[in-house]
Amino acid sequence: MSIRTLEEHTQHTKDPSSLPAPARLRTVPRVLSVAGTDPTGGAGIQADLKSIGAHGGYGMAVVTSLVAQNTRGVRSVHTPPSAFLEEQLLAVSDDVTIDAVKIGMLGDVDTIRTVRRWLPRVAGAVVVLDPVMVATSGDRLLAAEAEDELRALVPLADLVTPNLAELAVLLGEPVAPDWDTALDQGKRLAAATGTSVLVKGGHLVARTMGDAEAGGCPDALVDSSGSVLVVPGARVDTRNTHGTGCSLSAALATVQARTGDWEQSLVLVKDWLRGALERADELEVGGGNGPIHHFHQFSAGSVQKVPQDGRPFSELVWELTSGHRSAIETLGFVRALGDGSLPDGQFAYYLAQDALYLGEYSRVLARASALAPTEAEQQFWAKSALNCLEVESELHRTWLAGREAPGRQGPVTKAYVDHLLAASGNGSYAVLVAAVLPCFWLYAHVGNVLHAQWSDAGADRAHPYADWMETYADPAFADATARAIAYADSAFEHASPVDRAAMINAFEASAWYEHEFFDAPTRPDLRESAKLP
Ligand SMILES: Nc1ncnc2c1ncn2[C@@H]1O[C@H](COP(=O)(O)OP(=O)(O)O)[C@@H](O)[C@H]1O
Ligand SMILES: Cc1ncc(COP(=O)(O)OP(=O)(O)O)c(N)n1
Repeated sequence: MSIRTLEEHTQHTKDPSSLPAPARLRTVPRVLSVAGTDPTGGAGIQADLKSIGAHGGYGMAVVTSLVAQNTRGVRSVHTPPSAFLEEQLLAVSDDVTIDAVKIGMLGDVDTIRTVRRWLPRVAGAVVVLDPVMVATSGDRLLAAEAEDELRALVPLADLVTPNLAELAVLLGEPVAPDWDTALDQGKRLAAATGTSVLVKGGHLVARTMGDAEAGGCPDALVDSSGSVLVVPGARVDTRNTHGTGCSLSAALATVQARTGDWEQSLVLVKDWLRGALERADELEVGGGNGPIHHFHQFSAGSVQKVPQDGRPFSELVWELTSGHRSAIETLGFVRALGDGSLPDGQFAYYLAQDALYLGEYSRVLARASALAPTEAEQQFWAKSALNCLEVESELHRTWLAGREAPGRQGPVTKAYVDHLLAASGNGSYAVLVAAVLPCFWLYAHVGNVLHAQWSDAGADRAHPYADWMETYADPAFADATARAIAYADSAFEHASPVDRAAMINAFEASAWYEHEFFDAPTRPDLRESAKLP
């Protein structure tokens, strides 16, 4: 087969402006990875295709370089003539409407120029550029003389996802020694190029993080106006991180093409990446830095967690989370709430966080209403969403009026809300209902336990938190909780094995966040980080 150049080819095709504009949002986006290879499947094109598939996209691939590498390092690189790269690119774009492009390893100047000339053909597609320069093993994947050319490509992308070393090279500066400097570099790169930058915390050690991120692994979306949106994440203790950057950027391109919302996309992808890192060690691939588990949520390990004994979902998860329940009941905050000795400052922090939480929870419930399979369920979740907003404004009108309260989400609130948003972006009604259920159920449970203790002790009206206990021990709330449980049970009954496993995970994670949420007010470090700067 002959290899035509882009210029020659142009004479044989329609004017690009006459091509139909790609659909901006697609349930199954068509995502093209333009990248190098990794025969062990952990990075490059192979990782991208898994990542795209794991996020519900249709994956396609154009190879820039063939890389003889494994989990221990790179042995050699073979780059086909750039005319052949053009031929591959055109073969795809002449035939397929591309919703998103992820660009990874480009290798040399010719390759970058070829991709650059081709990019206008996919105008309208989401473009994520992972400016691959050096592998974890330390091997170069971009010729030093190609750095300027790569820099010039950045303005053509919607999002660029450099790691700290790559961020430094793009700016021509030393590598950021801490998170604040990295954010500052991200802002300057975004301002200079007009392209949003994802600043990644993967290569920062804990001591270089600010208080709010200590011990974690945050990423931040920085746009050209200088706005910074930090998405926190837990740091997973594993050496199997090969290909995290490739996988993250391909996943982001896919989810963005489906949702059109960068923040939501990052929240969802980070949640997935955490699971992929947590389960990476199970794969046992190679003797070096092994790959992450792209399909952790579909794997036998997850599905095997679901008992096949026909028990309803509610029975299963109530048993699985009994540890969280007993821990919540013995928390200093909950005991002091019950006996009335809770300091007002801690209660005010808790209520202010609750109000911030409810505003977001309401959105997530509205999404459950949108996905609901029956009209009764649709109505129930919509009414619950409205009720949250009413409770939120009531909190501001009564308890929070005149109290000094934090103005922004504390780390636990943010992480909990992010988890719910990720469940809501997942697209499965069953998983979303499982994720929202602990907020009903554990509140009703704690409310009942404390209310019973208070009643047994004579129901003293002077108890400072009597109203709070009455709210959550209220029969109407118990009724709403029972309905939420019944809907979750029914969703579980009709769910696929994969969704059943995901439901259990979603419920367990929310129960864990409920536990942390009740504990947060007693922790001065967390209270401090929720104060407005
Ligand atoms: N140990 C870890 N635990 C959790 N997330 C991690 C870990 N290492 C990297 N990440 C995440 O993986 C993604 C890739 O980050 P990074 O390792 O900085 O990039 P690269 O793979 O390009 O070098 C980021 O979202 C980062 O936060
Ligand atoms: C072909 C190819 N592309 C990119 C990389 C680097 O991958 P990255 O996601 O940055 O992860 P590390 O492997 O460097 O952690 C690669 N190795 N090969």
